[in-house]
Amino acid sequence: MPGRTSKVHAKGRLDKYYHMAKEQGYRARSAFKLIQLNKKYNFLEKSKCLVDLCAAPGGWLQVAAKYMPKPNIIIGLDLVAIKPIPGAITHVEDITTQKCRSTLKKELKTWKADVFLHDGAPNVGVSWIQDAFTQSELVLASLKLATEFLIVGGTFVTKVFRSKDYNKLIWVFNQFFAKVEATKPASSRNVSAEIFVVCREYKAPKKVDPRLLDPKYVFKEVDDVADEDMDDKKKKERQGALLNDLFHPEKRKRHRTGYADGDYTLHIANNIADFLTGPDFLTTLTSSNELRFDMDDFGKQMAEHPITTQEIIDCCKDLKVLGKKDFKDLLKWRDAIRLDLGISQKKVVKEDETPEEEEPQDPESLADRLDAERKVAASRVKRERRKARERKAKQLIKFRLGMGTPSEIGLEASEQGAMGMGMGIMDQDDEGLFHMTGGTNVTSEQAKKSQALTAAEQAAADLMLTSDEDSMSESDDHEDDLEDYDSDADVQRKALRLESKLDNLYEQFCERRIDKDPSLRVRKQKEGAKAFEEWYGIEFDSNKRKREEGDLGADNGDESSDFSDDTDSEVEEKPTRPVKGKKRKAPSPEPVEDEEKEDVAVDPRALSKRARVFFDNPLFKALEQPKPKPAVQEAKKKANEDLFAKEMDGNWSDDSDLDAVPTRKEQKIAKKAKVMKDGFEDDSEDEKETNGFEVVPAGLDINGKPHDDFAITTAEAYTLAQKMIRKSSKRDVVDEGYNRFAFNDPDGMPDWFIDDESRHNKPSLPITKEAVTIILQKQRSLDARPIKKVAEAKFRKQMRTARRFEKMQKKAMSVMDDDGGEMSDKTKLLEVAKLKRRAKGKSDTKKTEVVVARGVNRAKQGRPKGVKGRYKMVDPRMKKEMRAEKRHAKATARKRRK
Ligand SMILES: C[S@@+](CC[C@H](N)C(=O)[O-])C[C@H]1O[C@@H](n2cnc3c(N)ncnc32)[C@H](O)[C@@H]1O
Repeated sequence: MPGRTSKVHAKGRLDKYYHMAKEQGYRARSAFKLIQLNKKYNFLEKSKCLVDLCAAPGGWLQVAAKYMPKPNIIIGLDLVAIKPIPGAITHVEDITTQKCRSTLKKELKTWKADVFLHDGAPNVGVSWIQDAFTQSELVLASLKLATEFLIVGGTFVTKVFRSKDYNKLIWVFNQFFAKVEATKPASSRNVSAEIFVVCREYKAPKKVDPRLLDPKYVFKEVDDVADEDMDDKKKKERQGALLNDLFHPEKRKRHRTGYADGDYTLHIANNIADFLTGPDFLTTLTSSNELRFDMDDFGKQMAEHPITTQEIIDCCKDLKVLGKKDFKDLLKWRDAIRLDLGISQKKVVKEDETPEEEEPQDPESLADRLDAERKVAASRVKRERRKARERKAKQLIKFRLGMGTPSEIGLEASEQGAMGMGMGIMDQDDEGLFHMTGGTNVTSEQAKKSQALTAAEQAAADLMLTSDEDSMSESDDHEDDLEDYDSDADVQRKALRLESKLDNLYEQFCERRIDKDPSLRVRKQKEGAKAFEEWYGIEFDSNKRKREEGDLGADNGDESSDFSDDTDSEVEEKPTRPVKGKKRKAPSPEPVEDEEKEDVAVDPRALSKRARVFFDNPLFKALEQPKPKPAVQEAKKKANEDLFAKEMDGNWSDDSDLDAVPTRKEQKIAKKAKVMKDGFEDDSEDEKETNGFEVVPAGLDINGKPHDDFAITTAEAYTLAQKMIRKSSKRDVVDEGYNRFAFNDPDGMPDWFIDDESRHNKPSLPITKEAVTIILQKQRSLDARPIKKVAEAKFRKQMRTARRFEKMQKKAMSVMDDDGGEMSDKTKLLEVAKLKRRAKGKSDTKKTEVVVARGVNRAKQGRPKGVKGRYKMVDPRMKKEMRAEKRHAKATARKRRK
């Protein structure tokens, strides 16, 4: 059954408790709720007799049978039959009936139960009789049984739902039990409103006030007053509420006075006459399950009345399934019948005399009209708000895409701009470019752009706020107007779409800025961005970017302000951005402009993603470094001249201007002060370059790649990691984590057993072929690498050789520069060749080969056969003696050392 499967999955039923229940043979996952409750309160181990109300399919009964000491009595009751459970007696009973009470009495005889359990929930939608009860009423019914059959000091465990009845129930429990505690076991789903109340130490009062167990009394609303005590206003209100119940069943509040005394368990059938002629026809309509035509002659007449259609008769048979239209038809039919019978006419005559006593002729049409008017007004306001939001967002989008003028963004921008350059934005920026130029040198274009951007970001923020506020206020305004939900959903969907559009634009904005700033990009690559890319591939580019942006934000406060502080404009940010290394100088407006122009000319975003990845290669970094341009130098010179002129004139506008551009000396002093304060030196790019060391940031290895603390080194881990990537398989992994290996209780076990278990009683994790191949490849590539010590030795050797060659070069130079002319050219060459040989580590002294004069060589004159280079002919005796001598010398030396 596909429908059933999807329902099961949609509710997330197949969670770990479901699997655990299956594994451990429990009939329902709810068994773990009782296990967990018992773990906390230990009531099962102490009890001999237990009654489980609403016990099907029997999960709790199984737990009780397992945990209770034997011999015991376990009785389970439910509306549906329970498959036999060893050690438990089960009956099909409705716990709200008298018959159930008798059955229980028969079973228990003179016994009293130690524990009463109740995990009932109304079987919604099964049949009208089961629907008639709410959870709270079931709870009260179970308590009623418990009070009768529970032993003094006994325990009552019940499930309740968090509703307005909750506190009332708790109050009632407190009347019967010394200890009442509400708890939610871990196995109870968080999405469920259920909560379990464990009531201990039953007081067993001699006399029980029946009202304490009467739902009509316990759940009585404070304003539920007897009909006869109601004034006209109250009556009308009540009629309104009843109408609301009829037309909005989804928001129905209970009006319990509609039920007959003590008859709350039954299917309520009323006479049609009550509805047609009774004073409280609305109550009759809302509280009845059926309106019967066969109760008296009047009813039978009405059934045959020409105005009565078959549809009306059918509607009256089951009022609980009727919709709004059916109720309207019923009310109209009632009016028509009343007119025909002359009942209404009489009242109309009365109406003219005393309009105050008027019976609402057509209350539902009045309510409809009011409803409709309210809806029209509300939707008009909503539409206007939505349009305004969309207009604003469109302007913002246009501006972001460079299609609009800043003035379009909002008047606020121009107003802010008009406030003057020396204020607002510039004041936020201590070492700002604007201060340096005294505010007057900033081009109006830049200023506009900066303010417009600020305004744009402000507008975005406003937009979000208003949409939030709106949605909140709307939801407040129309909390009770369910008809409006469609349009609300529309608005929310649109707001979400806009939000995601804005997010995209913001992402693009950040990307463009990263692309514009080569130093930022270079640094990011140093921080191991490349490693990520290699690992995740091109497809993950956008994710990677996001992550990097996040990382940057987290690592560097200045950086983060660059990206997260929306109020900073692009123009302002240039000077505040921490440009590392030599570029960290007080910037001037012109270079910024130049850079921007250049960016416009060659837009890196024009490249495809693949191309961008390619150009991210460090080889291209050098090309990307902006070179100082003559125009920039000109601008700097000009700025300096301005500064000088100002200084000479004593024309500084204020002190902050002086602070804005710290001199080199000031920077040094500030740095020293920082070092003294912090106790360590700032490891900025400046320092790195001047010291000649490259400081590898924490978290990166010597190659600039991030340390991999969570390296996947086994095929199991790889398979697991692969599963964790997908949401569906991830859930399976989590659920599979709870298996028979998860809860091995080692208490009371011998050490050898625990030891053995820990070694062998492990789940064997599945591994995929692919994972094994990958891990093998990884292992092979690791094996192929030289070990660290060998690499170091090789490096040392290379260094030594390099040093020797350096020395040799120096000596060779001095030999060749032999100005005294003592050496001939040939000698010089020989000398240099000797030096070269030495540098290569070859010794000059030639080896003399010892040749034994025996065999073909005996008494041979001249060079023996097969011998090249120096040689010495020796007789065999001599060679042996020489070796013996050496051995002897070695031995004596060893002895002496000892
Ligand atoms: C959540 S199940 C109980 C599960 C049970 N505790 C277990 O572990 O297997 C709720 C049960 O309440 C029963 N129920 C609902 N109304 C009832 C009533 N008036 N009398 C008896 N049982 C009722 C339903 O038939 C249903 O089987």
